[in-house]
Amino acid sequence: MLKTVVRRRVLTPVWVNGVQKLKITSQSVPRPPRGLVPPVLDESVHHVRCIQQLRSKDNDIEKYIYLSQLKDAEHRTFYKICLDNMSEITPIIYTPTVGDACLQFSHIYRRPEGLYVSIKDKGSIGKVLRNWPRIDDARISVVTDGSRILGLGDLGVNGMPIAIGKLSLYVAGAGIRPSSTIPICLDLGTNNPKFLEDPLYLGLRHPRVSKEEMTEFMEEFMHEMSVVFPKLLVQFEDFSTDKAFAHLSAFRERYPVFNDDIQGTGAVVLSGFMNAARLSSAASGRPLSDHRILFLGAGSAGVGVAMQLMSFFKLQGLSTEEARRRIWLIDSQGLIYNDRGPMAEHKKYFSRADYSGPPIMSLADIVQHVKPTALLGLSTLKSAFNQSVIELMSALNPRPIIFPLSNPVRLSECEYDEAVQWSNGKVIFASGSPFPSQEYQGHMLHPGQGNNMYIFPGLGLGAILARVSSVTDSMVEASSLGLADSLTEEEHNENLIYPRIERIRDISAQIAHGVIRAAQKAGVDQATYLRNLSDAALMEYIRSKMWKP
Ligand SMILES: O=C([O-])CC(=O)C(=O)O
Ligand SMILES: [Mg+2]
Repeated sequence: MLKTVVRRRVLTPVWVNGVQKLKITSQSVPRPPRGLVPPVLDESVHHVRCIQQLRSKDNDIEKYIYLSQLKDAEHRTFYKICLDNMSEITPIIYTPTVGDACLQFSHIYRRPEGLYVSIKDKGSIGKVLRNWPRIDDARISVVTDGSRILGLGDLGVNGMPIAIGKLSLYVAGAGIRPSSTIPICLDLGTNNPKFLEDPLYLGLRHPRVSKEEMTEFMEEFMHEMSVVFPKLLVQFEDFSTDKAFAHLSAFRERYPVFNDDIQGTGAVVLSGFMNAARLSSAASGRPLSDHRILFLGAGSAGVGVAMQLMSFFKLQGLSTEEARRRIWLIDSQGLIYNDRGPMAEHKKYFSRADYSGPPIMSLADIVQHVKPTALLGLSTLKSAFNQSVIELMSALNPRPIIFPLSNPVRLSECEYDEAVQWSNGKVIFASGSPFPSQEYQGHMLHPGQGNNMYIFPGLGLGAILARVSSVTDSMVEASSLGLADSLTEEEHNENLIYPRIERIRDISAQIAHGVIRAAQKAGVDQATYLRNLSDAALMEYIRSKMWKP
């Protein structure tokens, strides 16, 4: 009789001194009944076959569709090739290509994936949630209402791929079981006229509902989520700024929830900034506490990052007030300062009291006024960091920190090759979406990718394993410190500010470790049996919980 389980040789790519090599390992795999697969179907060869099929597609959206179908048909193969080819595949299943997938979602749609909850379900949301087929397994949900997808604006239910993409990274990057994830798109209407007129649009064909109706809906939704899925962590994603702040503050004390754009982006930038500031201060001789950070963009991500960067200064011994004064924000009306007149609530905290002249509008003029050491972009204003701005930053700083963080690539405030040229190779750079490395005067220079994808898998894993009742600021800060500390000596020697994404599982484990400890300190952990584990035992526990494709 045919054995139903056999051991197979598997080729696994590993990184040795920065070079990818193949390691031969062996693994138990179920064997299908004889005759139902081709005579020679070796798994590791099949992975190579899939990668070849992927590479044969000549545009990225075709690649996205291919990978979606592969995930549906053979999810182990999909996750295996994701993990083995992270830097090639993340730009397809995630930013930037996922942005195009969202824009075209109603046209490229093939099969249902995830859960749709619409305003029509108000009053019976629990019933809809109970239709989910894997209720007991549910551990993590990414929830969007599509109101601000990446930098692309209101995409309504076409925002679903962002929730799907983030959860694929939870599985690949942190080893969350695929069956434990629920992508959720809330359909509260859309104000995007193009979609309202598109006959193929998959969502409700009316404008967004009123604020009151939305608030009632969200109250019911979050309550029912906690009843139907008692072990679920919720990640809010790509809600427009006002909603992002409102929902986070309404629910964060009551349910285990965090906002990826405010807190995840904040944590990833804090982490990269800590490493960038060390490099920059080493060149200028100025103390770390002297950094001055100028933000272009004061939406949920901009203010979220600014809040998180206060920790950087506090870690250097500054008071909260001193830390606040190291940060300047710019919105569409220029530098934000008190005497400018009324402004949105979330901008007030960083509004400057030390300037009272006429509005300063141009970025170059603001740079002259502030004299920042770091310029961060969360504005979705393509090319806002132009040649004169970067030359000015380079004149002010031997190694200027320039982080154009807007997504996707085509909304980036500047491109890496430009920043390298205009700063004569001196720039310390991180962007939200990926850019290729550059050769400059015989040296290879590498951009950082300051994307929340480094943070949320590990933050989520730690929160899930500790069974937290809420996600505290200290847990978010711990995720950031865990990431900053995760660089290997080799990565430091290459002047990287973020680790290589290929090491995402190690990075996520390290982040989860810090997050669990922070949760324990805050007393929000319900898995109290983890408290007694030594650091090494806790690390082993985390690794043992990671699902492997
Ligand atoms: O999804 C990404 O690439 C990062 C992010 O959260 C956003 O831009 O909204
Ligand atoms: Mg986002």
